[in-house]
Amino acid sequence: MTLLQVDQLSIHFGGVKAVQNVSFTIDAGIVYSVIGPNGAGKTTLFNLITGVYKPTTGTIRLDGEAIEGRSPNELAERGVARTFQNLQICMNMSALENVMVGAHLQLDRNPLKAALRWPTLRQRDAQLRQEAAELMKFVGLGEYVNARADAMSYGALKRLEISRALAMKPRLVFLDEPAAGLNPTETQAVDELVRKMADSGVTVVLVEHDMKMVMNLSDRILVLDYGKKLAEGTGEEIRRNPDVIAAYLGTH
Ligand SMILES: Nc1ncnc2c1ncn2[C@@H]1O[C@H](COP(=O)(O)OP(=O)(O)OP(=O)(O)O)[C@@H](O)[C@H]1O
Repeated sequence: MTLLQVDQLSIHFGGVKAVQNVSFTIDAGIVYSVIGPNGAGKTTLFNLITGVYKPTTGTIRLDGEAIEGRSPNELAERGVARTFQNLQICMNMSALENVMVGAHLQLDRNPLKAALRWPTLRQRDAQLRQEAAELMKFVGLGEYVNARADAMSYGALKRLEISRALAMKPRLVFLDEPAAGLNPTETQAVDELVRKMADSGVTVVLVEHDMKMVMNLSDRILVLDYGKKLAEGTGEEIRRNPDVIAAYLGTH
């Protein structure tokens, strides 16, 4: 079943055509990777789909509903979450509080409903804490439940950011270079976590330069080059595609 459908998506920054007429679909429950050389438009594509940028042209449909141009908050309410290439963790908060920031997006925004709910707010807070602690265990950070964020290693913080995205109970999660800067052991932990997320029913879209990880995890791969779609297919199809090989070896 198609979860995300992107049609003829483009964005121009002045004269720079960062994404040009890119179309693809993502089925629910899969791991879908976006790869391409530096500057190919991968992060810009994430920013378009997650509401950070408005497209110049094109449509994005989530479960058939047009979502292009919607704000990140509106998209979060529809089950779209993401992590960033550069860590977006509040270092002066505890690890658990960072995860709860994600969970709070789930609370009612309607003030009347929130007021009616008031007597149970404490209970709700306790429940969110419990859920955040469980999510930290899910991503392999059980030992850090009572830690401050600034006491955690970079590898642990990358997984903390993933657990915060999961706290929004998303259907679709965008991970922008979750293994960047990690050592092989930490990379392996992220690799296993992405698989676990997909197995739990979350659709994962990955931008990652670690090709071993991409080939190991991806059900399908989209290759961008100079903002355009160069190829799309299974890992095996992408590995054998002469255009992809040329783009990566810089022979065109
Ligand atoms: N806000 C912006 N204003 C102007 N140009 C931008 C903006 N964002 C991205 N670009 C340009 O769009 C192009 C694509 O950039 P993008 O960061 O999406 O590439 P990428 O594939 O994610 O690269 P990398 O692998 O290095 O992270 C680049 O030429 C970049 O300079």
